Amino acid sequence: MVLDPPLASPIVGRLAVIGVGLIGSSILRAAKARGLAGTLVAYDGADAVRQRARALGLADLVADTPEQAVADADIVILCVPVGAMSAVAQEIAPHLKRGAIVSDVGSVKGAVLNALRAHLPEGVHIIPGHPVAGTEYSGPDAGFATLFKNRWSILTPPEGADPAAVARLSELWTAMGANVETMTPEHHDLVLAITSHVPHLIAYNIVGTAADLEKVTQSEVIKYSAGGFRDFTRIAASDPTMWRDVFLNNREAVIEVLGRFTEDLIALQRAIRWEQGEALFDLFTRTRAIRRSIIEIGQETAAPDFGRERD
Ligand SMILES: NC(=O)C1=CN([C@@H]2O[C@H](COP(=O)(O)OP(=O)(O)OC[C@H]3O[C@@H](n4cnc5c(N)ncnc54)[C@H](O)[C@@H]3O)[C@@H](O)[C@H]2O)C=CC1
Ligand SMILES: O=C(O)C(=O)Cc1ccc(O)cc1
Repeated sequence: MVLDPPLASPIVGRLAVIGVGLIGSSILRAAKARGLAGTLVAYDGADAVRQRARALGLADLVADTPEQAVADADIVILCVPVGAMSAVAQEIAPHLKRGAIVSDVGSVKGAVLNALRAHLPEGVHIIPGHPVAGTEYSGPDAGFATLFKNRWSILTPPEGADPAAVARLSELWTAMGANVETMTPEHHDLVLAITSHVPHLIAYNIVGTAADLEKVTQSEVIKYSAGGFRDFTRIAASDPTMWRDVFLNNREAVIEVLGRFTEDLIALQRAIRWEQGEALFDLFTRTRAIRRSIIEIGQETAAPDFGRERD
């Protein structure tokens, strides 16, 4: 998969990315490849990551402080774990340019909007966002320029947000290859609870259960890992800090979806116990159709990076 060729002229003057991990470094790579910003600035709280960002040439300037990073920036995108958004917002708040757009890429939106609102000054545009694209890898080496190509990027502008600011941010994501959708933070958090957060929890749980079974050894689990379990281990290899923060910050929606999930699981347990083959067959037929419609609309083929084996 390739990105479109570079634009004739940048669409952002100064773009600052805070947090240069998988997502931050992918934004920097995409923005650089397409010439989307006059100046690309990066900052990360970890000294080793800043050094790596410099070595990889990810930005025109890898700042040594958050203050230096956001000074004069037109768009600032926070790419740190959800639990770190509040601290970063507090650090950058006094140094933001009036009229700057502050966005983020966090997997949870309600809690992030509250954190940004609590610290950021009047006169900056708060437009939270979430690219629904990623992998189980982390860090500046894990990113790639085509990560967002043909994937959704969801913006959750608060009520009263400036439509021009939303349009500018939307243009940036579109230029990185994403399809942009807007919705409320509450709806985002419920949708992502079912499509992403609870599936990750299920993966963490099944891999944990396998690890704790007394009658089946660890080496047997590894040796006889069939397709299904292998797929779960990929998801369960996702970053612990990031996912701890997702669950702590989307508690309500996750608990609501888990309630429904648990009821449905018990119904399946009953169907197996009472040998209700028809009920099992009907469910598996419905779920197969869902998978096929995902493939039909290109979500699967559009992201060869998703689930790719790297090691
Ligand atoms: N990993 C994924 O597949 C996806 C992640 N997201 C969201 O993107 C955000 C970033 O995730 P990744 O890039 O995967 O994480 P990552 O772990 O690869 O990178 C996060 C970076 O943030 C830095 N950081 C942490 N606290 C900081 C602070 N207080 N100040 C400055 N830098 C700080 C870390 O040093 C690290 O380099 C998270 O909020 C996550 O929910 C969104 C879509 C997909
Ligand atoms: O690697 C996977 O399967 C993912 O699900 C990636 C991912 C993780 C978190 C997000 O908020 C969005 C996408």
